[in-house]
Amino acid sequence: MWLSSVLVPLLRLYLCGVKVLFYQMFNRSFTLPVLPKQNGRVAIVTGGTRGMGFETARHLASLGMHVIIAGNEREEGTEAVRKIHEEGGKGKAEFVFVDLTSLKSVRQFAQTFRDRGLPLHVLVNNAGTMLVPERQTEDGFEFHFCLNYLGHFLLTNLLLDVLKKSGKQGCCSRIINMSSATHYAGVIDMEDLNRRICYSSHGAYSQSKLALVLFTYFLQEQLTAGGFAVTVNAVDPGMVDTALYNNLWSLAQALKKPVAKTLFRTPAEGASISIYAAAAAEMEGVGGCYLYNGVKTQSSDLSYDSELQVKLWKKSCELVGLQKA
Ligand SMILES: NC(=O)c1ccc[n+]([C@@H]2O[C@H](COP(=O)([O-])OP(=O)(O)OC[C@H]3O[C@@H](n4cnc5c(N)ncnc54)[C@H](O)[C@@H]3O)[C@@H](O)[C@H]2O)c1
Repeated sequence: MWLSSVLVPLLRLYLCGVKVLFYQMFNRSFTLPVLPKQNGRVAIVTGGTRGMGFETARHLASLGMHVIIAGNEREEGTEAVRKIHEEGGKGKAEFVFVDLTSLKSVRQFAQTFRDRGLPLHVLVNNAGTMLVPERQTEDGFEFHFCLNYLGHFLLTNLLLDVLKKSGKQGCCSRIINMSSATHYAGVIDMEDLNRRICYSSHGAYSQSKLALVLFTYFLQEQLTAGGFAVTVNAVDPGMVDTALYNNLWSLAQALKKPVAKTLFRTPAEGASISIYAAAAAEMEGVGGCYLYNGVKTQSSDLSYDSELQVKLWKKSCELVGLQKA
């Protein structure tokens, strides 16, 4: 049991990491095209207080957007807003508290946003954590599963009506789900989504990132079938030097430092894939893609399993108390 539930996910995840680093050794980060101005458009970026989320928020604000940085770190959030305003771009930024590990907090955030009557053109589901020791959220969910996936699943569903109203044919609203190459190592155990039987932080992280891709494809199908002007894409930033790696074991931390300096991408480079999905003219009306290094890329075979997509959607609705589609 330990071998298949702990060691195998660990090896699969590190293998993914090695493959990505090998790619990054020979390929530079893609360059963003010139992006159209986004004046009057509104975006929410979860986890926009630092790392790639901050770079995404900063860039979207520089294009003229009103960016709401949604996060659970008030001081970091205030500082992020200050930095963005200091740059004197055309857009504006503000920080609003949300703790994605709490369904109550997600509901409060969505309600407060809806009460303001603002439109919503871009939702970047970016916040995340990696390799945390076994831990449960206040609602009893496994930590990665809730923060990386389920909290965003609920948030997106609660904001979907606003996104649908804000999107127009030829100018769709856009949802961006931050996945990762680790999703290729992911498996989903529908009977044990919270990983109670035999916990592996590596397996839990990969599962959450695969769940985001399954969610992306299923949601895009629903939106297309309903004729709504909303697109949803999953993005993969490569390996990026951020605080995400703070939970690595000390030996892995020590090994990572020199590698990160030479082979990891900067937060700004990593964020470019989210920015591209959120604002590029080339992405108008394009949804249901897994984007890596600026191009549509094949995701894992499992992510295209339509039965699994439906099962996960239904189970997620049940877990967060939403009506099933
Ligand atoms: N760094 C990489 O190599 C890499 C690779 C692939 C995917 N990703 C994904 O990119 C995303 C951004 O990560 P990053 O690398 O910039 O790391 P980061 O640690 O710098 O940023 C994570 C963000 O999530 C926020 N966050 C954490 N817990 C939260 C909570 N409970 N509620 C709300 N917000 C919370 C943090 O405050 C922070 O703003 C994550 O989803 C991560 O899984 C990162």
